[in-house]
Amino acid sequence: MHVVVNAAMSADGKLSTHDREQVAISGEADFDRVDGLRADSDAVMVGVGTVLADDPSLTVDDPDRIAQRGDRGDPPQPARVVADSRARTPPDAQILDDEAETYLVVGERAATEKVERLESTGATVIAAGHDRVDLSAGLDALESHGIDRLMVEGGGELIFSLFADDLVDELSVFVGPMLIGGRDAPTLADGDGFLEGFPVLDLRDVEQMDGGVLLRWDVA
Ligand SMILES: NC(=O)C1=CN([C@@H]2O[C@H](COP(=O)(O)OP(=O)(O)OC[C@H]3O[C@@H](n4cnc5c(N)ncnc54)[C@H](O)[C@@H]3O)[C@@H](O)[C@H]2O)C=CC1
Ligand SMILES: Nc1nc(O)c(N)c(N[C@@H]2O[C@H](COP(=O)(O)O)[C@@H](O)[C@H]2O)n1
Repeated sequence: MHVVVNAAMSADGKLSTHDREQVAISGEADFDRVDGLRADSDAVMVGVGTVLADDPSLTVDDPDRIAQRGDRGDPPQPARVVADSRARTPPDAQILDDEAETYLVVGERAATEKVERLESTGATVIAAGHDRVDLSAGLDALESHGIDRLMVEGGGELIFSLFADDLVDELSVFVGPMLIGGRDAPTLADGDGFLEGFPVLDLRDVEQMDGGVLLRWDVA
């Protein structure tokens, strides 16, 4: 599986405010690029923290891109994936609507009634790991469902864990022309942080857009 992490951060490295309110850091050009990345993916993944904070849809907007997916034999929309250890995704979340297929990767100890409620929305529930989702096992299971190109949009907890488990191939970050601040505001990679074995990145290209900069890296 090829895993691309994409996110937008402020010039001071924050993904959103300290109260986890969504902020439009990207401008029109970057949001359009993100739409293209989604269209080129088999699935788009977030952590449940992002679902609870933003209630995203994670769908492709551009009708031409949706048509092109059909032309190459893909479903009109990429699947959505949530890493959700305790099955906390609200049953009325947008990510569970019928716009696209949805996979919820949960821990084996997630409450059965919550899992059944989520399955009743039509989502596919995959159990991987005990208290917390084992991302390596979860991605292997997704691969067996035909997901080879995975785009990850965040947030910082999930991104850190994917790097910690050495599961990321590419990282693209839009650095927007604003400061958000706040010592508790989410950053690109939160989790426990690395003390050694820092993931190393090879810079592929740099592009100016929307008054900020897009940085694209390959993971070494
Ligand atoms: N600017 C941007 O590009 C983006 C910003 N955001 C922002 O990020 C914030 C949400 O980020 P976070 O709170 O960090 O939550 P998150 O979206 O990274 O989800 C973290 C949750 O995922 C679940 N999870 C399951 N298995 C896990 C594992 N192995 N490792 C880590 N998490 C695992 C846990 O329940 C954990 O609490 C929101 O404020 C949202 O607006 C989110 C995505 C993109
Ligand atoms: N690329 C990007 N730029 C920003 O400025 C952002 N705030 C985000 N946030 C991510 O986009 C998701 C919203 O998706 P929908 O528009 O609802 O499909 C949000 O949940 C974050 O993952 N991304």
